[in-house]
Amino acid sequence: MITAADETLLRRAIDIAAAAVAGGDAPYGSLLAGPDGTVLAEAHNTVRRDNDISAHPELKLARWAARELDAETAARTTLYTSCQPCGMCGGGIVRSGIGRVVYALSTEQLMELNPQSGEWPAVAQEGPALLEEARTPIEAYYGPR
Ligand SMILES: Nc1nc2[nH]cnc2c(=O)[nH]1
Repeated sequence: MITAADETLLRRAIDIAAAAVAGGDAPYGSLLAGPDGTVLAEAHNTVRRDNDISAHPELKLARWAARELDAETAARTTLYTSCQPCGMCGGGIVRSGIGRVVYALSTEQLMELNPQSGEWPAVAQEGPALLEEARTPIEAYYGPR
């Protein structure tokens, strides 16, 4: 559920995205807030400026949270972001321990505006032989189930 306080912080994330565009960067903005709504950190997309495909604001904030917050604190934070995080950022968010994500535009809605956003050229292998081979190093590290 989205509260009025969530909407205020989501508007701030959208303002960050608008400021990014005004500054010549891509139109994505995010912020990380504590449980009382205090803004802990803000970021925008600097992919082009930094020539770095990982310079999405959501991933920057996930890295910040993992570095600066203990796990209990991270779990009580909310990431507000102008667009739904992509797969790359989603993984980083899970690993950071951030507890909640609130976004404005969904990936589906974003793709209507920019069809290049969110397409993954991935194909899964289907045979059982490779499955066993792929499990071997994972089990060697984590132990068998
Ligand atoms: N959510 C989100 N989607 C994107 N698609 C391309 N760049 C971005 C970004 O920085 N954030």
